[in-house]
Amino acid sequence: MKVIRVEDAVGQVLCHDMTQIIPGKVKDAVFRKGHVIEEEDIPVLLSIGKENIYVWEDVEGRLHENDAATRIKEASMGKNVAFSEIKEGKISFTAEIDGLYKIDKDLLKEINSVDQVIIASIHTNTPVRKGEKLAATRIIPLVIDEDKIEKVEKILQGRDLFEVVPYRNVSVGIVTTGSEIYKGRIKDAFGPVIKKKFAEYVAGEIDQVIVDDRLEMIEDAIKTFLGNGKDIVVCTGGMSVDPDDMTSTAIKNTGAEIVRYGAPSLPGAMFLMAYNGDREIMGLPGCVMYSKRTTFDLILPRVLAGDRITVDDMVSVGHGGLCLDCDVCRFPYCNFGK
Ligand SMILES: Nc1nc2c(c(=O)[nH]1)N[C@H]1C(S)=C(S)[C@@H](COP(=O)(O)OP(=O)(O)OC[C@H]3O[C@@H](n4cnc5c(N)ncnc54)[C@H](O)[C@@H]3O)O[C@H]1N2
Ligand code: MOO
Repeated sequence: MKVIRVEDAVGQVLCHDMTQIIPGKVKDAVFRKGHVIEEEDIPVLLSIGKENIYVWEDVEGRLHENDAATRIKEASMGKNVAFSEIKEGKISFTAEIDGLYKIDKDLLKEINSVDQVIIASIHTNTPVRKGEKLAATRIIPLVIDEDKIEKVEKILQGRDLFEVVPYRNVSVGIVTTGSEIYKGRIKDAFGPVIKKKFAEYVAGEIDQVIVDDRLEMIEDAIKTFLGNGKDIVVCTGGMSVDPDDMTSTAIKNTGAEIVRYGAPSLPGAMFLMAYNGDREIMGLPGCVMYSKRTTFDLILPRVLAGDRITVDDMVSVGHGGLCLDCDVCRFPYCNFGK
């Protein structure tokens, strides 16, 4: 690559996009890579601060930023991810479907540790919609040693860096506990909230029964849903410390495998995660009905994407597990659960 003065550049071919920034108005390439410079371009180039420009000379073992970014893109692409055209040396990745975005954080760090290579991403396990931004890559200099890109390709060989996992079709049973609802003292407000939360991700059949605060009644209702082939059973209320709070014991009494009762995220600390074989049983405390977002919102998209929730998953939500209850909730685009 050779440097020449702009005034001497007529007839030369630009070897990278050239960006004009006018704050609040424009940030775009005024000239694209490959453009042949004409006399009238000279004042424009000077106005964006270019007195000298690079002219491309092919050198063995060195790659142009566009070729390097393209190779990183090819090595890192996972399922259900789309990519943009190259602009100013950058390739962006977007979701091809609604689903759960997953990126291997360790791999990402390994790639970003290769000098002059960057991939920036949103958090792993973020629920995303078709077309939403996921990540972007570029290299830092205009040309890079090819061996750095080969190193990235070697790190990624046979492994997906990121993907969007589709949600599964599920049938759901809601067991709503509470003598006040069972005896008709108040109207159920939990069922509609849970149905709305599922509907954010999947369409599907959701049944509900309302039971009294009695151990056997709750246990039987869970077992009936399981017997009827429900994929997921969600129990609402009765999850904290009152003598009438029976739900966690009733779930245990069904013989379910309890992953964890209690999560380091607020609201939703009294959340319970359990399994009957590969079917989920979740205990939801009263705050899930009342608060904008809770532990349930962190776990639900993962369950729907087919993740088997582990103790490690549950205890890891503590870092970022405090919802700030913002006036305008932007979940999942916030710190909650990250
Ligand atoms: N001393 C303590 N008090 C509380 C604790 C604690 O650890 N120590 N935990 C708190 C947390 S955290 C939560 S969350 C709440 C609620 O826990 P529960 O799951 O036991 O909720 P309930 O007692 O069943 O109900 C609370 C409230 O919500 C109303 N409710 C419940 N279900 C329905 C429904 N289906 N439709 C309409 N309304 C419903 C219920 O009538 C109560 O008013 O406990 C904290 N307290
Ligand atoms: O911790 Mo409760 O289950 O947050 O409101």
